[in-house]
Amino acid sequence: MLEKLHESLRNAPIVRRGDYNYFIHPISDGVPFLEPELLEEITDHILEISDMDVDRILTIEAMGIPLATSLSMRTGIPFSIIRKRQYALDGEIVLSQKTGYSKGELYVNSVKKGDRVLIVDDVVSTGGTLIPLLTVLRDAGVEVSDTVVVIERGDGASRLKDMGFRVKTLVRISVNEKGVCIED
Ligand SMILES: O=P(O)(O)OC[C@H]1O[C@H](OP(=O)(O)OP(=O)(O)O)[C@H](O)[C@@H]1O
Ligand code: HPA
Repeated sequence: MLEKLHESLRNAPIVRRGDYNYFIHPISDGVPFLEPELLEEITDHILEISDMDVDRILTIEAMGIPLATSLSMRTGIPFSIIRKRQYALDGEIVLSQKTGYSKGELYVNSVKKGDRVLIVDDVVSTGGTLIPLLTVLRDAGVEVSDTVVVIERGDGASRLKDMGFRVKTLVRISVNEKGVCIED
């Protein structure tokens, strides 16, 4: 199960981003290239474990986009991209994101109180993206059916769980300067 994902993670190169050992992988970076068979394996798995009874799929620029596109095409459910650029449309929700190597603002459009959404993203690491996102959505009265993330590293997912946010991940890894280890 998830053989292509596991194999490709074992071969992922590492680069330093400040103090952070950053793995480079087709799903999290789109480089060197993303094979459709890998995207299909992941899409099938997400569809098996997720509650897709939603109005919309929400994903985060940039590397949630291939995942959301694939899920949308398989289910017919529209998707909306949480952007790093402001549109200033009515109802736009702003939040601050901080990862292990970057920080900035994110802008959520097209959700309102009572909407039901599935959230999908490529990686959860520190939780500095999903914690503020799930908090603002909860405060806005948006119902999240599931939050599904392909690759889990670090303590972000357990911090989310401690805060009462449920997150499903497909694989848990650890990363050091030599490479990636699959944890489960
Ligand atoms: O748990 P965290 O520490 O917040 O890390 C996870 C976030 O980091 C990456 O986003 P990034 O902002 O690098 O955008 P990208 O998709 O353009 O690479 C990834 O896509 C997640 O959204
Ligand atoms: O190490 C990483 N690699 C790719 N994307 C990421 N998003 C958070 N951490 C990482």
